Amino acid sequence: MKKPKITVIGAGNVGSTTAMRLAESGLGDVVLVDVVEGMPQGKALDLYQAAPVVHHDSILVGTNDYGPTEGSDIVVMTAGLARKPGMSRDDLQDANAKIVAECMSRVAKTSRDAIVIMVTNPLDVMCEVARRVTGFPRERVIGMAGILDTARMRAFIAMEMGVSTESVFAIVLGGHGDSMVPLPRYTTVSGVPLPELLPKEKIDAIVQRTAQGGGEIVKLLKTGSAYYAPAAGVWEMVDSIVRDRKKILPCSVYLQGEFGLKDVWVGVPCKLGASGMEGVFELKLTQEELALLHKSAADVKNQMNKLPADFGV
Ligand SMILES: NC(=O)C1=CN([C@@H]2O[C@H](COP(=O)(O)OP(=O)(O)OC[C@H]3O[C@@H](n4cnc5c(N)ncnc54)[C@H](O)[C@@H]3O)[C@@H](O)[C@H]2O)C=CC1
Ligand SMILES: O=C([O-])CC(=O)C(=O)O
Repeated sequence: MKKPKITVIGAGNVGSTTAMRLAESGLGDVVLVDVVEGMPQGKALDLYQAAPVVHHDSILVGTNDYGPTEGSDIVVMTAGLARKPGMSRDDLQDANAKIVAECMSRVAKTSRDAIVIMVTNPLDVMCEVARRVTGFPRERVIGMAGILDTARMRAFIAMEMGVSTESVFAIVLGGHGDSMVPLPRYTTVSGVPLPELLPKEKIDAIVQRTAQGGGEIVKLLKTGSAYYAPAAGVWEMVDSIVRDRKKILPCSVYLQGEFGLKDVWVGVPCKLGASGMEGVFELKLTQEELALLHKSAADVKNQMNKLPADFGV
């Protein structure tokens, strides 16, 4: 049977770490694309040379053009600028919209049936650029952020309680920005809701640290942003799609009436399977939670409105 072909655009920190996770877990063959001459080729070769030691049969190819990407099943988009201390994700919007538009116009021509997983920031707005440029349906443009945000929340809870991260489940909704909406009511440790386990001040601190989780890493690294946990988030999405696992995962989705929101990208739990985004899982929210989600969606919409009418590609 044919192995899935997965293209990763952008061979920087997130792209190359993602390529490594995908190849080493045998999810498919990987084509790594970047504009820097020799760099994706060098990284792909380096990654492939690990195969005899870590035992995988994935083929890795690096390229500066889209020929080798033709007919990809999945395209992971990581190309673009990363923020530095003092910047917000929205500060990247103008520069990254051009990069995403250019790359997506190539994808639309070479991999017409691909499922696009967007990573480039500002995440939700870049999903809209991809949707408009490719013309792909919402089932095939999906943003990675919610898995990262919930993973951070799970890690902070595990650290606080001294338990395995595996025993912690969390839900974070909303845009991938400061107004994201962690939901303690739906966050559980071994099935027990968080508010029954930790005092309110501790939960509030975890919620705040989660919302600022990306900025915390940027401040520490100084030269760029997180990539190990983001690559893990992409890996989980690809795994659910390639193996048709139908996991419910928080992803940025182009909402069409769910949660009372329309034509806006926000993070919500959705089912990922062989067809891509196979359905939004509409959990019940209190009025207060819904108001926070709508506020976060309004922030994304405000940024979406700043996109040019035409990307010139
Ligand atoms: N959605 C999320 O949760 C996360 C999003 N990000 C975002 O992912 C993006 C990438 O981050 P890093 O990998 O750390 O940055 P990086 O700077 O390490 O890598 C970006 C790569 O994109 C390449 N590139 C630029 N223009 C290109 C083009 N037109 N075609 C192909 N390649 C091109 C660059 O040469 C560079 O190698 C950033 O926008 C960052 O904000 C990062 C972490 C989490
Ligand atoms: O914070 C950033 O700029 C990168 C990102 O989206 C994250 O790590 O959550």
